[in-house]
Amino acid sequence: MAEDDTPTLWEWAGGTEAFRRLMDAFYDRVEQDDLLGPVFHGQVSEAHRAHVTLWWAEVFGGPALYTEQHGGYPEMLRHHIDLGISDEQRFRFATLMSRAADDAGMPADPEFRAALVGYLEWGTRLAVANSQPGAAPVTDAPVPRWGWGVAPPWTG
Ligand code: HEM
Repeated sequence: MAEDDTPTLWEWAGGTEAFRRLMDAFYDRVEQDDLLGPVFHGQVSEAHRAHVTLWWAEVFGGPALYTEQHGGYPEMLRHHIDLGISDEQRFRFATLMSRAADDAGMPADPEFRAALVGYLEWGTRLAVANSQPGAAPVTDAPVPRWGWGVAPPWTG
């Protein structure tokens, strides 16, 4: 729990297992998608699913395992350099992730979903900018930590 007893987004979601379900639901959709499938060469490997799960779990308040075991922010950034992600691909990515949150049974309360799509919007827009040829992104930074923003969980 956070110091003020508000659960982290990671705790609220159900921990790393919940993010793994989200990533599996998302990449299953990506593999079938006309705009995104080709970006991932039609198949998203077990290693990719596992690594991105640890990234999302860390961002949402879980253990810092992407930082400790997978190279942290610089490694995430490196994977996006020169992908040239288009605005349409970004929008599709964000849309499929929202659908995947339903598929995976992520908490559906407005506060959790607002935080989830807030990060999704922020992260995908950075990914587009950083993936353009000639981009000069920040190359070293910590893995971000996302929070509830203005709407903490409603506990009645
Ligand atoms: C919230 C937004 C995003 C997050 C948090 C994210 C996260 C990540 C992470 C952590 C990795 C590295 C996995 C590893 O260490 O093995 C990765 C790789 C990758 N991402 Fe993203 N990503 C985002 C947006 C996007 C978007 C919008 C696209 C394309 C439409 C994209 C395409 C890819 C591809 C193709 C790779 C693998 C590249 C390779 O094999 O080298 N990502 N992503």
